[in-house]
Amino acid sequence: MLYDNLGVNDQGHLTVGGLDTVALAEEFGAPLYVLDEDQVRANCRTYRQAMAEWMPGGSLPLFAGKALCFKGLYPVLEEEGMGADVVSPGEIYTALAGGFPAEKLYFHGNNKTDEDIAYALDCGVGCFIVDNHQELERLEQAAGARSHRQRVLLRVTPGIDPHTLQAINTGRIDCQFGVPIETGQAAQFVADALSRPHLQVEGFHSHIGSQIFEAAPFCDAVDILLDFAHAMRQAHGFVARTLNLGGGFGVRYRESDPTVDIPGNIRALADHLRRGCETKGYPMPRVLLEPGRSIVANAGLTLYRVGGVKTIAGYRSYVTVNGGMTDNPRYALYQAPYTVLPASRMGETRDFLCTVAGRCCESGDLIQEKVSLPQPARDDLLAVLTTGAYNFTMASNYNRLCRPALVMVRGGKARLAVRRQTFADLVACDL
Ligand SMILES: Cc1ncc(COP(=O)(O)O)c(C=O)c1O
Ligand SMILES: N[C@@H](CCCC[NH3+])C(=O)O
Repeated sequence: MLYDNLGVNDQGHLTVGGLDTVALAEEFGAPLYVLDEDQVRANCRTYRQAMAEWMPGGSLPLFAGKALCFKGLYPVLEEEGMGADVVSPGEIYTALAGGFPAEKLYFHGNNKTDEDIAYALDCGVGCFIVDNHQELERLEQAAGARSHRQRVLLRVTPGIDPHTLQAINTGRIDCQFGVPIETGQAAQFVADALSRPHLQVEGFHSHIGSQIFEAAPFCDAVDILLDFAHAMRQAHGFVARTLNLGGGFGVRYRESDPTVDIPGNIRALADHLRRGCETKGYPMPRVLLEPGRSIVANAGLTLYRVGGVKTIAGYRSYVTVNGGMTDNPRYALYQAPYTVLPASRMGETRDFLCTVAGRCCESGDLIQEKVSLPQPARDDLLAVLTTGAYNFTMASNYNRLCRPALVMVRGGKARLAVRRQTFADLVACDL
């Protein structure tokens, strides 16, 4: 099995966190997002412990809410000692509604509107990650109007290609996030920021991409950031106390994916940073990381009911499920790999090769191709693994499908954390 928290019970049903997935689907309906809270907590601890052990005091993992965001998650993150990366007022609102402390929020976004800036300042968000000059200017004005000095990090692009999918690669120079170092623009950005009396510049942020399995691309980013930080010290006497290296450690979607040694990567990164600082005589900064996927992806799975099987003679067989790109757009967007299991028939031989398709009016609405299942029948339950990240948050109401419920599992008990949408929810904003 791909993960230790999965099992098969006497009835041949897939279990998650010790709970029968067939019983979960009967109780809460399908499609259903299931999130193993114990696994989320374990993932948080992996980061917390490794960062506490290998990195300077004050170093902290910030959970990236873009990967998963609902009220009930934030008390868990808070209890596990995480900070949080938020990218919109909606994410700020959700985190605060979940009782998360505003000062542990780091506010991202490449186009924060004046309303967003005002809202975040009034909420007392701890740190802004400033993306560009225009934001610097508006943030300076808004902070000044409140007689407040706002902590900020400056987002720079180190020009690293970590060889992940182009669509999820954000560290290269030619992108809409941050200010590039190589072109000299980041140096002007720093000079501008340092001249603003209501902004307290703490250091730099970079994010090189997502689904990265090793420390090496992050070490390359560190080299570039340290050279840059050193140059900024020479130019302005400014010393960065914080280096935020963004998100990106990968997860295993399939058995064939490499395993990721997160503590080992964190240690390698810390060692690399320490050596770089020693060489340059630069004070070792505290480190922030922004893991999203690697905190929640492997804690989540999605349960679907099979509707039918259609074999196109001479081509292939489609198995349709009662969800699809509305609850998981990642295959349609990125041809993302997933492991699909016959949750209600785990003991049977999987000799039926098929494409699992969703129910939207869209030929690209596929969950996965080349899936092996027992000869499927209507009402079978399928589980798609590793859907804890970027499924719930990227879901839509296309075709006016209701979004699924989300159930959290902890210590052998399940509780509803997000209820299923109703038809009334679908028309709630329609006047
Ligand atoms: C700025 C930033 N931080 C953090 C993340 C989270 O990345 P991941 O989910 O790969 O850990 C992303 C998304 O890639 C991001 O753009
Ligand atoms: N949403 C993407 C990753 C983008 C991450 C945000 N920078 C995914 O599902 O993989």
